[in-house]
Amino acid sequence: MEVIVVKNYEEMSRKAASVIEEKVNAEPDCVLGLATGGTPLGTYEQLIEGHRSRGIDYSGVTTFNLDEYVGLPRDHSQSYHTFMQEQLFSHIPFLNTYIPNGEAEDLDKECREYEALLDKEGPANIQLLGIGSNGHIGFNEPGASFEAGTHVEKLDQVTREANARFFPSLEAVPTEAVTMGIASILKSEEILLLASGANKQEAIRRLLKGEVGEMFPASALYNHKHVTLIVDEEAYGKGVDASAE
Ligand SMILES: N[C@@H]1[C@@H](O)[C@H](O)[C@@H](COP(=O)(O)O)O[C@@H]1O
Repeated sequence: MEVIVVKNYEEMSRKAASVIEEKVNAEPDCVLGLATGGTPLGTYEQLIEGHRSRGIDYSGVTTFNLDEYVGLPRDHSQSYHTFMQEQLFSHIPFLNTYIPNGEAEDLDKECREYEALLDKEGPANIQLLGIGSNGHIGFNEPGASFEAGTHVEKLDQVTREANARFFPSLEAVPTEAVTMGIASILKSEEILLLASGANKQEAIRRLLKGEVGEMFPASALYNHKHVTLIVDEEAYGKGVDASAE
């Protein structure tokens, strides 16, 4: 895993956007794996800026999102469909954009079909990832199998509490999500993991310890040959030193 420590959120976002733009320029029909949450927002702003001011062209690019809440209507203000529409898709025209359908009647079928679509149109050339404070990636919570493809995951209390800031109450946060599994994520050619802010310091410290196990989902990234962690100083903290306990 290559680790790039940057000054702050803005620098992290610029760096991530430049890696994506380079790929899109080199391979105009590439596939991007996209994430939600606060972490990639700045990256999306940079991509939008690059599209507007430098004409970076996404008309041949296909995107796959990692996850979606189960049971939230697609047009709910906090659905990941709405998030992506507002933060990226309404600003940049892509060829195809795919997000799991959390409203599907048969969720197992939806998961199988999403994985099959990823196999058909993918894999992602670059997969963008954030990290939860408990080490989750996508919505793969501690204990999720490293072998799993797209599946329904029960959300951890920690995750629901972290995401409650976007909902009127904790009770309103969905209890399940459809998520690409660890195995789906590891199919990508290249993975960009972003982390910013002091509240990610503990997760990054644990990641940098390098112990691989299903109780810390992000550690699965050590099983991939091309992962870059772009981390800001606050999230990095003392980095590897802090892990030498
Ligand atoms: N499912 C998403 C993840 O894809 C995201 O990386 C993580 C961190 O979120 P944030 O970037 O807001 O800290 O939690 C969310 O619940």
